[in-house]
Amino acid sequence: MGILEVKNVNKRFGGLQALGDVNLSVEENTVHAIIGPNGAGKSTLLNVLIGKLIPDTGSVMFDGQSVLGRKPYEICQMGISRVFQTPEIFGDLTVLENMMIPIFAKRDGAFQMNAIGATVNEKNVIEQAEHMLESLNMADKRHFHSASMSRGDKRRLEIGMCLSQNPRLLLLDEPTAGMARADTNNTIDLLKQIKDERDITIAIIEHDMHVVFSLAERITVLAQGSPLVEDTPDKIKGHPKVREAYLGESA
Ligand SMILES: Nc1ncnc2c1ncn2[C@@H]1O[C@H](COP(=O)(O)OP(=O)(O)OP(=O)(O)O)[C@@H](O)[C@H]1O
Repeated sequence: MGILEVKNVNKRFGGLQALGDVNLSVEENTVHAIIGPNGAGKSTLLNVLIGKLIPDTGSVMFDGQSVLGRKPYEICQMGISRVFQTPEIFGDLTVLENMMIPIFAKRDGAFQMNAIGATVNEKNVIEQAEHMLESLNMADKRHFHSASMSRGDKRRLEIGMCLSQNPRLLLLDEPTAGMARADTNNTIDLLKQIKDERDITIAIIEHDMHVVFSLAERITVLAQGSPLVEDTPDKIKGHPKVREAYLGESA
């Protein structure tokens, strides 16, 4: 039994079957990639996994509890954290201030923007944020204006912000989209480091096959809303059904 269990999930948008009979089991402490051609249903599935979309039928269980219908903070409290396609950081704040946000939110149950302005006496929060930045190799950038950083560094910061909530499951939606190759490779290395250092399960949606094959231990291929194959990277690489589904995309 996986830490994340998706059973018989169907989701229609009007006449379009975006997800059809999706069954997926993600084993604890593995990196599981979900790939598939454009329109295959990957983002729809991710939105179901974080409770944002309620499927027409089926169940999604995380560690034995249903995620369906839960509010974002409840999903977070359950131990699920999501990194979006576009980095969700506050561009006007410094790197350190951004890193303090999830630490405040975890401590206080919610985050008030004015908490950032009243940090003089928040030694503990600052220390935790600095510690996280050190583990991300970003300590020297702590006073940088976040908006001015490279896409790779913004992503690194955002992943760190997720980690400071101690998730058991990290969901990544195309974490290297729009990145230069060097930033992509840095992100791969960061995710490997996180995997080595923590007990964490990572589910990743990704178009870049270099990223997928560098990280994934299991791969589920979605096509037209349904799982086509699920296997190890080696088996997926040469799978005729996968090549057919991609029709010219680099599988
Ligand atoms: N809110 C919505 N309303 C109507 N149709 C939708 C909605 N969201 C997604 N779809 C449709 O559902 C199908 C699956 O979309 P989805 O975005 O999940 O695919 P994807 O695999 O993530 O694609 P991509 O790789 O291009 O991001 C597509 O045909 C899409 O147009």
